[in-house]
Amino acid sequence: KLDKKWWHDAVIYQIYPRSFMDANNDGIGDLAGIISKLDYLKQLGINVIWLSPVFKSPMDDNGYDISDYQDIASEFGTLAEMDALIVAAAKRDIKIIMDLVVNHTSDEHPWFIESKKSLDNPYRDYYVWRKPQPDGSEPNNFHSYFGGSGWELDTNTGEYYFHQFSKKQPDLNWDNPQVQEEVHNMMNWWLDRGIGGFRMDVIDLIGKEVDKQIMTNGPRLHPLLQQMNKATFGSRDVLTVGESWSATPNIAKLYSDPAREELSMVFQFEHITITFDPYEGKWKPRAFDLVEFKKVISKWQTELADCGWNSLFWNNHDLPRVVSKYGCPDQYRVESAKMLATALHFLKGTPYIYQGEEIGMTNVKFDNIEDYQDIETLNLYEERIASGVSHESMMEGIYKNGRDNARTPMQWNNTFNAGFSTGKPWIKLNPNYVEINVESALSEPTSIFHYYQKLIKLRKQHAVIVYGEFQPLFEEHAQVFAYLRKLDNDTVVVINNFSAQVITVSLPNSLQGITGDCLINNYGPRVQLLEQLVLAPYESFATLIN
Ligand SMILES: O=C(CO[C@H]1O[C@H](CO)[C@@H](O)[C@H](O)[C@H]1O)[C@@H](O)[C@H](O)[C@H](O)CO
Ligand SMILES: [Ca+2]
Repeated sequence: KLDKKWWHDAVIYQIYPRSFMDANNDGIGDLAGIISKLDYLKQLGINVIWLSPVFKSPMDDNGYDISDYQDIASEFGTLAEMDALIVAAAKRDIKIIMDLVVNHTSDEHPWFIESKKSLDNPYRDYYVWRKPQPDGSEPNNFHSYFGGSGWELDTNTGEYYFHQFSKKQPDLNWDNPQVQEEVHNMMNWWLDRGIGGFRMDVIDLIGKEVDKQIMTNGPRLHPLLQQMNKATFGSRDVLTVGESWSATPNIAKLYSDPAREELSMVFQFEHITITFDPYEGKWKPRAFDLVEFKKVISKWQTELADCGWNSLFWNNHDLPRVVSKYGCPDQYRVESAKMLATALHFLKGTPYIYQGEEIGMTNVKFDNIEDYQDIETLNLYEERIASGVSHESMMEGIYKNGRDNARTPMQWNNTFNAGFSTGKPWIKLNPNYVEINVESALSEPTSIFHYYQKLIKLRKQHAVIVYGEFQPLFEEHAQVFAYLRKLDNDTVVVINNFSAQVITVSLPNSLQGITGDCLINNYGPRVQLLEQLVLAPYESFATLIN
């Protein structure tokens, strides 16, 4: 029997601090800006804020390169302001979960500065050092996610250090018990400050065995997480979500089966990677195949039905915006954004909303590569152009899947800089802020914002949405994503037209002619489930029958 957890019916809102709200007008979002928007988030109805990193950092990867885990980056504010945010959020029944980035640190972290001083420095073994090959070359041919080799030579000690991301993000050596203890102490330090849990960055990488080129799901991964659980959050009622691009349903159960005392849930990315080219990855986008997508969703819904727990998300600070990727960002922007929200929020698991998703923000197309700020985009542009890829093809990849699509400033209103800042924003705005912004969304009762607000309310009101069994419908249909959720006498019928065409579907006999309570819809209410359903472009509704 599943023990009920507070986060089973919670809805989480992700904030990318650099782009959310700039209170001191230096062009960079900050903690004071977030505090000034807490009432807006309360109005939306979310229960938890996942805060992307705000720690001291040289910002080589916008904070995912930390130089002090127990202090706040000056551009974001101070520790006192962080404490004030935790208190102000708690006043509104909103918890704050922090981003735990411990697969690697910044190369400006004191641990690394010490580590590279000499071969026998007490911090040497905090990182992964290896001797060069006899010809002086890298220890092996591991390629960094951000381009180039994953090994950087330190001329001073004559050894290479390992980095899966940028060379300013050296990997920590999790085989070292001192490293484990340092991180556990840091985590308890934050938990004692009243945070609601952790989002764990690339957590599937910490069990790596570099010499064997085993990076993900190393044999020590789960023992490390069980130790971490016992030493830190295990005794506290907090939420932990691990980012794991390599997770399969079986692996996700290892992480999130409560009996194993590891994490609450993981972010799995299979519904994302099916849109990437198997060889060239996200830089060569594949056409979206709804049937393939539905198979992935059904698999995760079904396999974690009685063990573990799913996270539900369309986008985040590394991914393109949902309405541009899976919907229609122009003619049917509102209808498709609402459809995509329905399709996700009626699934079983904990939903995540990425800042701006609730007002239907779209991808951006900057004219020049120089307008881009993301280290992954800029490094891979350089590397792929050097390898012969055309500028046009690479820009196409960046327009579709580049990370800066998610990082343009939040659009608060149609005034100067969309009300984000009166200073020069660190990254250009999406020019469509004139029509797509919070102020107009709040003033429009049928806006995407109010639709998300209602979805969040419904999850609190109906246990069938939280705990109901998932049953797919029309699995082979190329345009319609539909399913049932069943709990005791309640059944919710969820129908989504993923296309701009008018689509007619015939409901299964068992559902024909039944009258129910239409919980939500993005066109007119669908009370009676007719034999034939004629769905308008991107039409979406959920009807409760009991
Ligand atoms: O693998 C990660 C992990 O992302 C996490 O780890 C990265 C390193 O900390 C950091 O850059 C990301 O922001 C953080 O979410 C992604 O960056 C991935 O490479 C790619 O962008 C997916 O398309
Ligand atoms: Ca600022």
